[in-house]
Amino acid sequence: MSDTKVFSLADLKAHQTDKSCWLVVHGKVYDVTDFLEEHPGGYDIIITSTGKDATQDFEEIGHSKSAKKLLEKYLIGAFEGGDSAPAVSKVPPPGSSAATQPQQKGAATRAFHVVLPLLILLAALALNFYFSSSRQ
Ligand code: HEM
Repeated sequence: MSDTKVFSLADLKAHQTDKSCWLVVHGKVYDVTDFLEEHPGGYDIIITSTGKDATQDFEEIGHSKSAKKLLEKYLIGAFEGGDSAPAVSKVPPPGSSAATQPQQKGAATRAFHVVLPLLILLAALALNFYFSSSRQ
């Protein structure tokens, strides 16, 4: 989006009251004035997280997915300071050991589960053959 408004820390500091309350989470600015009364954690706690980057405060609480979804409703622009805590990618880059190791481990475990019963079966057949031929 080319028409995204970019706000500075000074802009944020001008909106720190229950009359107008802006919040920065992950590099985005939200006008949460209308949400203050609805916030399950209380409105004063949100106000203490204004005028600064609130990403850490927001994440430390362990807000649910629906709380994160709710944020989108109040988006008004981007923070010029960017995202202070970019989300950690859960998808490892291709070729990295983290990407290949679990698969290798899975394959090894599968092979073990197939080969071991076969070995036991072969050993049982060999013993059976040995004893039945030694009886004759
Ligand atoms: C606009 C941004 C925010 C939204 C949309 C939001 C939304 C929510 C929601 C939906 C809950 C209920 C539990 C859950 O679903 O996770 C919650 C709980 C809570 N929030 Fe927020 N929150 C925001 C910002 C903050 C900030 C900046 C703080 C400050 C540290 C905060 C502190 C808390 C606390 C302490 C609770 C727990 C309440 C309890 O369990 O009694 N929230 N929030």
